[in-house]
Amino acid sequence: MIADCSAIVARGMGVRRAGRWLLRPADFDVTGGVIGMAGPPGTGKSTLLATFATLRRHHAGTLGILGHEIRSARDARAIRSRIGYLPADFWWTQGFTVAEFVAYSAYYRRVPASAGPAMLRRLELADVAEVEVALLPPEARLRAGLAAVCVHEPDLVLLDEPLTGLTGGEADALTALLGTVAPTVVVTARRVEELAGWCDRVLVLSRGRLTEHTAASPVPAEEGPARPAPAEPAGRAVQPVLERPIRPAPLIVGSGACV
Ligand SMILES: Nc1ncnc2c1ncn2[C@@H]1O[C@H](COP(=O)(O)OP(=O)(O)OP(=O)(O)O)[C@@H](O)[C@H]1O
Repeated sequence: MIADCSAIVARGMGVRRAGRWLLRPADFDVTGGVIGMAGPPGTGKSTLLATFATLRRHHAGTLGILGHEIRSARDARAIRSRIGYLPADFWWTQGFTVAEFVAYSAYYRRVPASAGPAMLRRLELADVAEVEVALLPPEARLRAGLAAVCVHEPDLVLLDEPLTGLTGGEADALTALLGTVAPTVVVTARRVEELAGWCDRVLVLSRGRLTEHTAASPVPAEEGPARPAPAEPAGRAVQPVLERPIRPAPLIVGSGACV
């Protein structure tokens, strides 16, 4: 058990894939609010998000999610009921209607069936409840995905590139919504510009380093998958600067998980 109620606590935590560090061992905390994580394609945003979702293991250091240190599959199972994770493509839902998709998620999450319709109303999806997810425009489709991953009222929501494919107006409407779905929301995007201005913090993942974006930060260059990481960090590395609180005490501590 990690004696820290931050949503995400990493200490010397590193993630590898395909023989390279996507995140070199680093210390950082994510305490609440909407946190953006930007990075060029192939830098590892999706892999890191899946690691926070406890679907992938980390390869160095310790990782605490919502007060639980993730050391085993058992630890992961214990905390997954408090996480909502929406991958960039949720193609397996395409044959479902919106109501079926959210109802199935409620069943899978073991919450009362009434939670589904309530979430549809909350995300203004009642009018399209009987429409197949595949037939929805991108913005409504994303709201359907949000409804499904938030039906159990998670404490931590992880969204992989939710704004991709949306118009500026659609993205604006959604960004206002995203801050309301959970105490802590992590959102990825390819470009910092998609996140700056509405996220409480923006982190940049580039060449194995996670840095905090500031107005003075350089925009990360495009990065190919095979390019080796440099020996020294190019920006302001997050070790150990990611402790800036975003919103005062936003975490809802459920299940007695934080001690
Ligand atoms: N199926 C796979 N098998 C092996 N290696 C993979 C696979 N998918 C990704 N990788 C490796 O992991 C790296 C990070 O991929 P990941 O999808 O996490 O990056 P990303 O930043 O989310 O990219 P994108 O924005 O394109 O989704 C890739 O550059 C690649 O080296």
